[in-house]
Amino acid sequence: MISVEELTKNYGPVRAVDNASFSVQAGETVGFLGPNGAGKTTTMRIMTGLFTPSSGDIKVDGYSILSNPLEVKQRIGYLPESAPVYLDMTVEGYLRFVCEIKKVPPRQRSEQIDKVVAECGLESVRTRTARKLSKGYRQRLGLAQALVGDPPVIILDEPTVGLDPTQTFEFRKLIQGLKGNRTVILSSHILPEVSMICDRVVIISKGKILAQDSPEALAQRLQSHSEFLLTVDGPEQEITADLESLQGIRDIRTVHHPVSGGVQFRVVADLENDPRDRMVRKILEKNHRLLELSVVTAGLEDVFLNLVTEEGGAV
Ligand SMILES: Nc1ncnc2c1ncn2[C@@H]1O[C@H](COP(=O)(O)OP(=O)(O)OP(=O)(O)O)[C@@H](O)[C@H]1O
Repeated sequence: MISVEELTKNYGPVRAVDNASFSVQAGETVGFLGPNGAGKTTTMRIMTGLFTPSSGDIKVDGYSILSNPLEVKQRIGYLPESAPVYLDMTVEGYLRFVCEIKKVPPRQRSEQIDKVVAECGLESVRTRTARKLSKGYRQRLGLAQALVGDPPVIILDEPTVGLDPTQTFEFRKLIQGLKGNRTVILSSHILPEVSMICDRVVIISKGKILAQDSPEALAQRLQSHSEFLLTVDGPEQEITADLESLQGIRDIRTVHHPVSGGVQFRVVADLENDPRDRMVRKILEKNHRLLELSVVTAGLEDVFLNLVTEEGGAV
């Protein structure tokens, strides 16, 4: 549905986007993740036709932003970083205005407004002026204007910035509700947000695309070792020595002594040499009781930090 092709954008001497390529399938929700100044907003503004690229292209539904900008714009609903809301208009009046500028046929306007009002949970504030809305509701109104005209692609630039925790929770639920027949790109520097909402993540730093995959696959792919938690009812030093004797074990540390008994160990092992069955056998051989064995998985946070702090860490 969206294909970003060798995109570069320079602002004078500053290269904000550097030969970036990635694609988004129809119906996907993709998180565009990167630290401040990474080039997210610039990429999104080019996608929506607000800026022109220095080189490269973006295609939406097969249409090029360079040669068919109107076709592209008709297919995109955009919520910029600060919601483009006229404060003196009522919710309904503003949405009617958006219908006009998006050229929704007059006979379909009331139905369109009802639809986006319901989808964004704005029924209770329909006749209120935007100035009197909370930040959370203003953001909902911003989302509603992006949905007017039923565009197949929705682009959201840092949509939860500035919202309080309850508003953020509610707004994320709304975004999750968009999934399915729409293609959604949302930029964020908040890792849990992206792993919670998105099917796939595109990581950008200093204008370059560093990785793109599902949150789980990225975490797995970039893991350099495996890690386990073992709780065993038995003597701490003997068990440590026994586990250390196994091939592929890099490090063993006692984590704590749980009140329920036993000792909890954190075991780090080579990724390609799964030690689980050998650890279990060793413990049972010595007639100790194995109380628990679990895998510690690396979160997206580790992956992200590894990538953006390592120069040239593309995968
Ligand atoms: N209009 C502009 N003129 C000059 N430089 C700009 C302009 N807009 C952005 N930049 C620079 O381009 C780089 C990328 O900025 P951009 O806003 O695209 O990043 P971002 O990932 O969206 O960051 P943020 O989350 O802070 O908005 C930054 O170095 C920024 O300072």
